[in-house]
Amino acid sequence: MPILGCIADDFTGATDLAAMLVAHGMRTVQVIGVPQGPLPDADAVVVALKSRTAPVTHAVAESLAACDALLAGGAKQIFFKYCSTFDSTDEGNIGPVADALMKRLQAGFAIACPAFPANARSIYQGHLFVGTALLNESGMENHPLTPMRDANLVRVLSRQTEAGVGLVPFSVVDQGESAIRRAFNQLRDGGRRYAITDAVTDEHLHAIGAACADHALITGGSGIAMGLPQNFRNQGLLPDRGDADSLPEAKGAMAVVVGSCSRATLGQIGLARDHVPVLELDALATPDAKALAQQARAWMDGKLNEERPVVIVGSAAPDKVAALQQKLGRDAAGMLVEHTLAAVAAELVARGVGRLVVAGGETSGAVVQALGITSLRIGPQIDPGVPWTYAEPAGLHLALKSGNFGARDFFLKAFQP
Ligand SMILES: Nc1ncnc2c1ncn2[C@@H]1O[C@H](COP(=O)(O)OP(=O)(O)O)[C@@H](O)[C@H]1O
Ligand SMILES: O=C(O)[C@@H](O)C(=O)COP(=O)(O)O
Repeated sequence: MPILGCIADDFTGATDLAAMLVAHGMRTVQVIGVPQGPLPDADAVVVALKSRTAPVTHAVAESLAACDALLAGGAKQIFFKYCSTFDSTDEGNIGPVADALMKRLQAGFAIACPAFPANARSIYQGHLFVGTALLNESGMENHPLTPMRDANLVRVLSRQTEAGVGLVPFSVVDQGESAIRRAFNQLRDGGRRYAITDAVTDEHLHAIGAACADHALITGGSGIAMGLPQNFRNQGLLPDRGDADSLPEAKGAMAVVVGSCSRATLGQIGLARDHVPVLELDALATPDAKALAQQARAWMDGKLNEERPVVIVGSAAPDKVAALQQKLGRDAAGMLVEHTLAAVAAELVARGVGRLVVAGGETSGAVVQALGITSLRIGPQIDPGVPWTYAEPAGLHLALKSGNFGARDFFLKAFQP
């Protein structure tokens, strides 16, 4: 019976969170979509939704259904996982989903903390930084679906909810758990329902996590999850676990499918070009998913093997993305590339690919759905936030890489023994 029930707004985010929980001693299973039957046997269950950019009403309904399934399965605390770069629009979906979960859980108050220092996301005075850059100067201002043009999270979340949003600043967080708890109480007494919590180190995240032990709802990135398992151990709900990340032996040909247009991913494609076969599809020249998938099929002939990966890319630089969006509209442009890459992934697996990396959250959602995957067992991490997983029923080793994550050599490193 799971102790912690998690709802993730995209598939890469779900594996990121699951990897964090596994690394801190919770047996964790990621399920795709709202669970219909009994929950898997695990300490934590992460329900992966594709709700980050869905219409608000759809995102809220799916998240509530996931919450109900997790509560019915015994979860004692609910975690709403969104992106460490707070990916959303002014219409949502972070605020509306958090509001709905808060109401369903009668929580009254919750933190909002996307900080993830291991991946260089920190929050200071309510402002989100990616490395040394403010969020709105980090490349995220060019995200194809959720451009982030304001780094002040109090302001960003306030535009998405009627509820009051406050700040627990660095000076308080740095004092530790008791000071943080007091700040929560003051904000709650002052009528605030959310607290953006500053955090620049893992120690801050552990302290915030400890201060949230009795919260019905936690919202944030995977970083904040690092402090939660200890709460359950303190409560006698979680035994000490040994190795929680073993997977069956990996075999089959290797491939990478890329739909993320983030700076990090564009850099990873650049490095891969010098080492392995890379196909860059041009969605602007051929705005037709079937024709693009056909180009990929023809290209992959004779190239798939177990020695090195092939890389098939739908992504493009910001000017080309903008041109395609102008031509088709933002959502249709995204769907075109997602449909193409989902078909490409299905073809790769049909041709014997047994180790597949997918880059991009929305892209991963499309691929996982096309492959009919229902659950992922979480294995060892390749880089922070990106584990190998074993996908069932496909029996495939799959890594879902957040666009922003991974070192420059990620597409090579992932396949090194
Ligand atoms: N060449 C392109 N033109 C327009 N949109 C694109 C292009 N390549 C990819 N996209 C879309 O951009 C979005 C990237 O989002 P996602 O896969 O979540 O990546 P990230 O993890 O970087 O957020 C997807 O919807 C994808 O289909
Ligand atoms: O929190 C994060 O940064 C990731 O877990 C995440 O949500 C990834 O989203 P994408 O960048 O869309 O892959």
